[in-house]
Amino acid sequence: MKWNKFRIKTTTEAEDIVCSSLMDLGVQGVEVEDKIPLTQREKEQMFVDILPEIDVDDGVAYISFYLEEDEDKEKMLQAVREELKEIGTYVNVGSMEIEESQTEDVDWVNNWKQYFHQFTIDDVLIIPSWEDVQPEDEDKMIIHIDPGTAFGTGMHETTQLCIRQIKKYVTEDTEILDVGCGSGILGMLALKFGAKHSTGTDLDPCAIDATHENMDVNGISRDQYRVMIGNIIDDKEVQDQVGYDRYDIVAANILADVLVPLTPVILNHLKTGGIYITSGIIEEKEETVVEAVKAAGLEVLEVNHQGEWVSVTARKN
Ligand SMILES: C[S@@+](CC[C@H](N)C(=O)[O-])C[C@H]1O[C@@H](n2cnc3c(N)ncnc32)[C@H](O)[C@@H]1O
Repeated sequence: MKWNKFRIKTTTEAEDIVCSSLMDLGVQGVEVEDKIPLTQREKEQMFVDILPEIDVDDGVAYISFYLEEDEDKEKMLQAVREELKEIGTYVNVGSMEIEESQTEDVDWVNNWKQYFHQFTIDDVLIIPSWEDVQPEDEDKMIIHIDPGTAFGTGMHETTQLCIRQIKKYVTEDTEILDVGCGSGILGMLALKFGAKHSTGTDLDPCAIDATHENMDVNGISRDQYRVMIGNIIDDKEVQDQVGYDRYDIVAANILADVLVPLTPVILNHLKTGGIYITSGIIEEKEETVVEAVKAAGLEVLEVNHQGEWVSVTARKN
């Protein structure tokens, strides 16, 4: 199916109002281009630590929306222009030029599948639902994952670093806390490696459905895990729900800037002798995290590397 794309030139001041007006007019989704730097929270959720240099914010924003080829574009454009004019009575909406173009005839829903194929992490095979297990892989631990909205297919180096450490330290008595669980992959693998129970937390509400879906397709029942949304760093309710002095392993594959304030908090949730597995650390931030782990009173056991990424494993003595 072909789509008509409309790109409105406006201002950063007006972008939120323009987006919400477009949604009110029935547009399914919008794309925003501007030069406003990401906030700390946006960086944490998008898992970007070091950003490319961007030009200074010039106050210009472009907002794009799409209409199916057979939709009445003239009617929509007229409604959009009227809305922009109305918004322009109380905020600077800029030039309001609308560029029009047509996108490729692409199957957007399924096109990404060509980029996600089965792969192995040591003796674990991660395989999407549309592929078959090859005979030579039948002896591997088989994990079904379809990439979804939450982070964590297992392809990222930081996830792989965590998986190896979890496998090393897990026992049949392990209670694991997976902070920043995303797709639920770390807690799920801990359970597959034999752990007793997993608790996942994330800031991103998509993590709930993603974790349930992945646990379901991999045959893990709901009494083996729980998942909750909220920030364990400063939300006492989340901390209480997670529980204190309870975990044999805490895994946190999050950015270094989050691990620094997270680490002293995690100390309260780990049992004495419990293992803290961190990753998501870009090489340049290795020392920062090692220092934060030591400052919290944990003993650093291992520092592992894969590509430009680092994982620090420590113990609460
Ligand atoms: C790199 S992903 C890790 C996903 C998965 N655990 C994995 O290893 O592939 C980091 C996740 O941490 C979440 N996150 C960031 N800050 C957080 C916080 N303070 N508490 C809980 N989750 C957080 C993000 O929303 C994101 O889902």
